[in-house]
Amino acid sequence: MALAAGRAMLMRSGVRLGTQAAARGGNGARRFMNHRVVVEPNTVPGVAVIKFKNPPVNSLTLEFLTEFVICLEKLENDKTFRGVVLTSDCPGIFSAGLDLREMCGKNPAHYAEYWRAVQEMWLKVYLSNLVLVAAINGTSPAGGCLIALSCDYRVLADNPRYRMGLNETLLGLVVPFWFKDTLVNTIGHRASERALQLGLLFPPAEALQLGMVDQVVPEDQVQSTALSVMTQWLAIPDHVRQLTKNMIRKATADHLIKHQEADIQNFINFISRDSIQKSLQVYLENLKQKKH
Ligand SMILES: CCCCCCCCCCCCC/C=C/C(=O)SCCNC(=O)CCNC(=O)[C@H](O)C(C)(C)COP(=O)(O)OP(=O)(O)OC[C@H]1O[C@@H](n2cnc3c(N)ncnc32)[C@H](O)[C@@H]1OP(=O)(O)O
Repeated sequence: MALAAGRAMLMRSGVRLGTQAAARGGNGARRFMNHRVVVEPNTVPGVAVIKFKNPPVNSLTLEFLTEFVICLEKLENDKTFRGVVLTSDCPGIFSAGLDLREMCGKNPAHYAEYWRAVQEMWLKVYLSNLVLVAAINGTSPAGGCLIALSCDYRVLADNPRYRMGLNETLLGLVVPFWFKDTLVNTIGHRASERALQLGLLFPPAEALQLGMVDQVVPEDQVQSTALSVMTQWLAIPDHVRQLTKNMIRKATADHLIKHQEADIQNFINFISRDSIQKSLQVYLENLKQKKH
């Protein structure tokens, strides 16, 4: 998505770009702040840390997706940066996945706009020229898991309460083919068959065993580990690493690019069904009621 299109989408969504601020931290480093995504240059040269800050659960709203894509585009266009660590500012939650309210009780035009934003976010992350390392410091179901799976490397906090996986079937949803492809590319065909049909959410030890994450470390070491892993990836010259990444990922991304409009139409048709709307409402209601 072109930056201009993203800005237009932000405007349509009622988000004022004027609220974005550039400040200087104690070490003089620039720190870009949006509403929902905070970008901090870190102590490792050439590396930024993106923190998701969309409380309470970092759900992927249209506004969040737009800000996230714009942040990544800015970092890609700024040649000072070669790598980005993705992490969360919301305690215990990396991301709760797609925002269910964006898919519930809205009209087809909204569903189309939302789904395009989800697609564009995935393409941006999956094909990024930057090295992306996910520092997963919380639970990451469905769309949250997709973001992590689309990075080049995943470090997960060793907390048995944190779960990770594509749980769409538990919500009465069919997993989109490109979510499925991303998982298959990471953990293989057989493990994906089981994980996707049963909508399994895995605790850290199982996620590591499956290859869904590359490392599990104590919670207070997630970001520092991600940054030290980054150093290893940045030792490789950018152009050869980028060409290699593209060679491996292009076919998967091209599959969506080729069918992008049909995928949007399938999403609208599917999500607009009465039965699906009802399942989503019940799921949201259950989330609310579990508190009482
Ligand atoms: C013919 C076939 C064709 C096929 C075509 C295919 C088309 C494609 C179909 C559609 C595909 C859609 C793919 C979907 C992907 C997704 O990502 S769906 C979202 C999945 N996410 C979840 O299941 C997570 C749900 N949330 C939780 O489990 C918990 O909230 C949590 C993350 C574990 C955190 O728990 P806790 O800290 O206890 O907080 P809560 O009290 O539960 O939540 C706080 C408030 O946040 C609200 N909320 C939570 N998650 C979401 C969300 N994803 N979206 C929106 N809102 C969310 C929750 O309701 C609480 O709200 P309040 O009660 O108002 O405070």
